[in-house]
Amino acid sequence: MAPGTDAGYGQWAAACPPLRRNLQLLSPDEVELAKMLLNEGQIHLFEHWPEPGVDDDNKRGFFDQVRRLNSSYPGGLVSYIQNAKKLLADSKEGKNPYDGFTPSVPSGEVLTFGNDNFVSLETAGIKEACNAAFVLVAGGLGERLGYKGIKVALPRETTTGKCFLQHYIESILAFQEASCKMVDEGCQTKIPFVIMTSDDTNALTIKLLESNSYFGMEPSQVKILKQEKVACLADNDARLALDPSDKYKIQTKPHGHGDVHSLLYSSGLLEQWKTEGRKWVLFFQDTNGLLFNAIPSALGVSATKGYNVNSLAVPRKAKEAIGGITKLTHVDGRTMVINVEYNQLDPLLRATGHPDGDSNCETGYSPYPGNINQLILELGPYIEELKKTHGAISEFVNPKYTDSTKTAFKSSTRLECMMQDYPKTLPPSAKVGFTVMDTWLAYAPVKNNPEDAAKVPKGNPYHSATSGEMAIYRANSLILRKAGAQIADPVVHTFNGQEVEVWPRVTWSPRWGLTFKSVKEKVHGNSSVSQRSALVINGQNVFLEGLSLDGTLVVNAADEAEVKLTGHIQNKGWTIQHVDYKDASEKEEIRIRGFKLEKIEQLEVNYTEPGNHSLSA
Ligand SMILES: O=c1ccn([C@@H]2O[C@H](COP(=O)(O)OP(=O)(O)O[C@H]3O[C@H](CO)[C@H](O)[C@H](O)[C@H]3O)[C@@H](O)[C@H]2O)c(=O)[nH]1
Repeated sequence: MAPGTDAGYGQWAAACPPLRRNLQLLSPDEVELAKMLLNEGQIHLFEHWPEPGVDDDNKRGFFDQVRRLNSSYPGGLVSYIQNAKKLLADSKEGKNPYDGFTPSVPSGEVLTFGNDNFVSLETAGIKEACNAAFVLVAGGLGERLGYKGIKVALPRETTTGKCFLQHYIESILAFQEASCKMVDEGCQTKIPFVIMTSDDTNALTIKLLESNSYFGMEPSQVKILKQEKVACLADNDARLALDPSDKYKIQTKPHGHGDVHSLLYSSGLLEQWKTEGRKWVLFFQDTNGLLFNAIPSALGVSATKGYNVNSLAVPRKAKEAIGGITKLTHVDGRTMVINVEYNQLDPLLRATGHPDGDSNCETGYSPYPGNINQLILELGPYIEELKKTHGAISEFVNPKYTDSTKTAFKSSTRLECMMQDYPKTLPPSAKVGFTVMDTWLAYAPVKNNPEDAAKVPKGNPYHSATSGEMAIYRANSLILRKAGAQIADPVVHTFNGQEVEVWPRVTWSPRWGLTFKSVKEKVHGNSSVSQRSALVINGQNVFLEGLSLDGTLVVNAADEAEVKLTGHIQNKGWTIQHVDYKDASEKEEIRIRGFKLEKIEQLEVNYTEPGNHSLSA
């Protein structure tokens, strides 16, 4: 008698005859997975299965996916379903995840750009950089931006057109070089760079790296870790949702950037870095063009304060879509300093005696610093913690219910997790701190499409391609000013419905101005840049010595070339042309910023030979 027809065979599947009839197709490990699914209340996944002989490949494909979902989640699908049941029940009940906690304003390091403390922290940070590893989380689709490519391929600014990924890699290489120079006997260390991708971004990220020779980084320095999506949940009983277009597939959605911790843990990289004597892991997000301005001093804070966790923050406008760093004190005495996500801060404050909720104080900002999600973790304690948790991060669920009975969802939901929730499981002895810096210096992400950006309440940041690029010119102009150069005031323009300050278009390669000290060393005399000017510096040893620029100057210099820029340079320069975001004749990366540079005339100089050079008009 064939096994499938044996009356006793597959008794465990008796509740689901269609599965039981198909058991003969399954391998032993698939049988175990099927048992687990039935135990966890997932009988509906098989109820539509036809007789053996029909769609057998699809049935096997179903188990391939179940196997993947099971192995990529800490604790497997059993844990996922059980966690989901609990979180969905809490959500239905309207349970506040911060029940019992009272928020208060935490204290941390507040830095002032350019003062002595800032400069000495930058020096401390550069010294530590050769003991660091960088991790970029770049698995997000960027739905709010709506750009069809990957976000790290977008130009960071359009004077050079260099994309975010190129800028990040060049910055890490500049750190590597500067840090190695500070070690007495010199050092050869290569700073590791991990990129977390997802199915949505993986192939395009690899293609971008490969077609650009890794932007100068050694390919072995770069490691790609791909996050898997998680199963969607159809109802409050955490029944897994089938894909509407394929009944042999479980529908999946991204699990969030918190996956980075379990992926790093299971990759073995952390242990390898520890063996190599590394001390710090720096996490960052996909489109913040200013981020590396903040890294040297923030790493300096971690090193000098001995922070196990250091979150970078900026002053936050109430209701701005960034989490607030908050001290939470539980009725039982426990305290933690943690990011409270923007949609939770307001209800938490209202529930704890702040009737105005998330509002600005007398400074014009929320008293809770805004988390920009750049985290610096000390490697040793990080590994110890992950040995306990395997990188599992506290999760949340955000179902959209059809009505107030909260019995059905508008569409399937899933569990999510955020990388900044890592400190939630830490013991009270952990040193968790944060570092606040000026927004103009450290934070200008590209997240919103033009239409949504134009609707942002007045005074709140746009976080668009327009504001992201303009923020770079503003930051560089302000840094040069602080270094002693005369930089013209900005003018105000409206692009794609967003009013922005337009500063002179100053950009430089990371090797030129990695820290404020390095900029200051290269700005002498009475140099000036007019409002309509663009200055592009690409080289390490380029000095502004009495340069007066009114137009566009592009300087490219080899490492051994020392170039002095003096005298008055004037030309027609590059003008800024308005572009409407609906104008399909322009490329998408231009349309979304609402302007383009019309390159009418420029002076471009190239110094390829070693030695001293001087450009004087
Ligand atoms: O599954 C995912 C989801 C996102 N990401 C990556 O995570 C980063 C952040 O994603 P979003 O830009 O969508 O993040 P949010 O704007 O929702 O919010 C996050 O960034 C804000 C600051 O930019 C605040 O710090 C906030 O607290 C934090 O959750 C991006 O690099 C994105 O590519 C992933 O790698 N995988």
